[in-house]
Amino acid sequence: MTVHLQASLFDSAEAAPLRLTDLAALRRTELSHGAWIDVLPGWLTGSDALFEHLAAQVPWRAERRQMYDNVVSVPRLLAHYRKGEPLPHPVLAAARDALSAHYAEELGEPFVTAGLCLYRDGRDSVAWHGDRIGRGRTHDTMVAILSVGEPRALALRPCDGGAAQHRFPLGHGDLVVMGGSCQRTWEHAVPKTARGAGPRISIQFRPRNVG
Ligand SMILES: O=C(O)CCC(=O)C(=O)O
Ligand SMILES: [Fe+2]
Repeated sequence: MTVHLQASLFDSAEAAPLRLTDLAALRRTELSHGAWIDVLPGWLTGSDALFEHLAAQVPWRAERRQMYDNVVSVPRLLAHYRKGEPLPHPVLAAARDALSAHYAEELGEPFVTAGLCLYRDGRDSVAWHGDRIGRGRTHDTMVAILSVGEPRALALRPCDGGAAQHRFPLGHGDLVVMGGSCQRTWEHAVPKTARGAGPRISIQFRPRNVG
């Protein structure tokens, strides 16, 4: 499929090299119920080139998905890479390995799978959910998301209906990591938007048996 990305305002004529910056710059926000979120804007520089590569090269498929108790139709395109399966660009393996090293002590295991989602425009979205297939339903874990292309908001809210809500606009190489109890005590979504959003790809790295 062909998706054209509006060049980032900060792009010069010569594309910036693809480079992962230092994860020591991650900033943590504690949520309630033992959930937290780490954010590092612009983790990957030169990310527009990765967007173009992935949009063109990944075997995207449409899907209906079992989410907790419901089957929901998923208005976005998906691809999934299991443990050991080659990823569609070498910088993704470098990203996964850097995350595994950074969180080794706290997580106690490496990130091994990669899920990719392509939101073609503001009509593509994912409804409120937690990543609760497998251990995310019962145990603390982490899901790390690298975003490339045009920013879209990742929204978070507590499952107990509390008023707190967070929205993180994510695109152009930004990193967010959901941790602690986030998958079972909080929900997240990428809401639809009428504001003419351009295409975004998210890459989610997860440990074994978290989906
Ligand atoms: O695209 C995103 O940032 C979120 C994707 C997501 O929550 C999921 O696929 O489970
Ligand atoms: Fe999710």
